[in-house]
Amino acid sequence: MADKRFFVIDFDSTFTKVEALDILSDILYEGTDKKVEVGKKIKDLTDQAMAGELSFREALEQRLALLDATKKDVEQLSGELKLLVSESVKRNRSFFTNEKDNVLIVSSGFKDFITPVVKDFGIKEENIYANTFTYNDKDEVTGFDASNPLSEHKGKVKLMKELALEGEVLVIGDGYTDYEIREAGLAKTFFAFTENIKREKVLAKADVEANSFEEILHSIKHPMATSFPKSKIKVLLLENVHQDAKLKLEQEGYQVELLGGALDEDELCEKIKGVHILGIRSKTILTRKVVEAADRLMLVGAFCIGTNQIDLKACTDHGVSVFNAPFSNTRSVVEMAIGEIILLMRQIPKRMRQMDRKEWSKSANGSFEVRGKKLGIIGYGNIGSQLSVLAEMLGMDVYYYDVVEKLALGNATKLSSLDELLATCDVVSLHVDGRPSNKKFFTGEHINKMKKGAVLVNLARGPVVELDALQIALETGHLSGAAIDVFPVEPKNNNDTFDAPLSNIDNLILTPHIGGSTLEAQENIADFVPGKMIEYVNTGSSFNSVNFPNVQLPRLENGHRLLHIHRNKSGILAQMNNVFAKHGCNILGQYLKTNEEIGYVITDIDQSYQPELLEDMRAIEDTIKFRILY
Ligand SMILES: NC(=O)c1ccc[n+]([C@@H]2O[C@H](COP(=O)([O-])OP(=O)(O)OC[C@H]3O[C@@H](n4cnc5c(N)ncnc54)[C@H](O)[C@@H]3O)[C@@H](O)[C@H]2O)c1
Ligand SMILES: O=C(O)[C@H](O)COP(=O)(O)O
Repeated sequence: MADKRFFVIDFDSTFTKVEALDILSDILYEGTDKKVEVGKKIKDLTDQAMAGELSFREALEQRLALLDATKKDVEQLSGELKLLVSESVKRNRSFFTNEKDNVLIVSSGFKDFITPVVKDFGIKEENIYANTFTYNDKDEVTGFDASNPLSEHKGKVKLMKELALEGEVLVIGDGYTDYEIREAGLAKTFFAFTENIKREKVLAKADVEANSFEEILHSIKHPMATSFPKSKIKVLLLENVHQDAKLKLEQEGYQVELLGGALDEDELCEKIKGVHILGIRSKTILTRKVVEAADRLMLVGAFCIGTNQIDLKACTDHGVSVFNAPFSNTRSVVEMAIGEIILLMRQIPKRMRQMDRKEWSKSANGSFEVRGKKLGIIGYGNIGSQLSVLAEMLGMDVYYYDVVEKLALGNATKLSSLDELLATCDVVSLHVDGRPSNKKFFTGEHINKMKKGAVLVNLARGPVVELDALQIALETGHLSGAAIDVFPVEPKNNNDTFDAPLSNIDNLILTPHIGGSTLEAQENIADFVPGKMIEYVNTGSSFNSVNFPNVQLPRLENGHRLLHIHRNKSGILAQMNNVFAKHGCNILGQYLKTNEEIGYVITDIDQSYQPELLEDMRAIEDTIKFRILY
């Protein structure tokens, strides 16, 4: 029995995020004048007791005297507390189930509301130690069972003495009374739990500060510990990605920093140190130098579609997986393209400028419906093909050109040459991606091949179109209008000024790269990309990664998952399996996928392994990264 380990866990502000009596007071006095006043008194008394400044019994009596509760109110309270369980406790539900014989709830709160909450996590009723209310025949709370040691000053110490647990005792809590167990020599370690509240006086007494459950499991090398506590995972989000992304990642337990604009290379080289997850949009140029300066980076999330701003090869070489949001802003770009096509065909930008100049120009000259006009889409990917569908619904005749075979949607006509598209269409809309070969892809020659009076729309990437040639075509009237949303060089953030490269053109729409800038798109992205990040961290799934072989796996229960990223050379899997054989590991499952550059092996093994196994895995030649998930 000597090596048995017990986890003695506090309830208020540890197992749950809140102090239960504060919530009871809110329930009782909701909508009345007393709510704030009583709430404050209760909170002050709780804080004084937790900090060891007021005897526990006194604080309890004074708090209960302020609360005229009934059994029904207490039931309502446990319902509310079930929704207020600490995030890291929720994340580690399986720990409580697996350790149900060794987890004890020791609380100065009341079993009446604690039991329904913790039982949901598999904690045994006989392992719940707390006070109990007394009720009168009208089910009103009259007080508490004064014979319970937990209602007394130093009650937790008294109880623990009575329990006389044989084995290693770890105490986890946010209050001074939890520390007292350790002080009395009844526990080996006191973890000051700071996920919900940090009490300096308690922290000063802690053996270990833990701001999540993962940190506790990691620090005791518990077999269910993830390789790295989530609360130590640092996330840097740039370019003002939607707040929801920050919240989602914080809820997962990560430390998240969100900055407004992009950073330049040197700034980023500095800032990336210690960062595990980086989130960017289109303005952050992620160079090899930055990737090499990163000492902890395991994944990058592009909170946009394009990934041309990222040195994908450098990321792959360093075992950094890159994810993007391939469809989250597609619809927004398409709606903007449709709107701009209609505005340009009706010469609205020109009419607006005339109005600004106090000119009245009511005329139909040069203004057309889009119905029946020929739209040429260059790049028939997600955006191009979606535009095709919506444009047809407006009655446009759609043609497209793509470097790869693409299914024609609706009645669209595939053209096999770009020249044919340019000679055919009244509107040309560019939706190619930002691959290096598309730099200056649409030259003056292409513009000159467009029909006289046609319009050009570029919502793809700035360097794709030769803007000097476009300026001339618009000045000479060869083209009747253009809409440009993206530019060869764009400011890092909204504080920088911008000298637009095209000027003095009436029928021109210039916008600051806002094709994907709708609240819907940004919310979608803030849900999708963090989801991918969390999945990769939790399961190793690389599905949708733009540079890693795509593997999708469920979470593994009761085993360890090992991730091995290596240069794609022959014989690595055999070497890995030799290591497993040498250490007598039972392989539960193994998945290998490769691309041209790397191999990604996920191996699930049963519970037992020696630390030397990990060293041997890392020592395999051509290993880029190796980590244990859990
Ligand atoms: N303005 C904005 O705010 C905004 C928003 C989202 C996306 N974008 C840009 O739009 C681009 C397209 O997005 P998507 O989701 O449709 O990408 P996608 O990868 O689904 O489609 C791109 C298509 O272009 C084709 N293509 C590439 N080069 C070509 C060429 N030279 N000639 C003909 N076809 C070519 C590809 O084969 C592919 O079918 C993104 O890469 C991004 O650069 C801009
Ligand atoms: O690639 C994209 O999705 C667009 O260019 C949008 O980029 P943004 O997130 O920087 O607006």
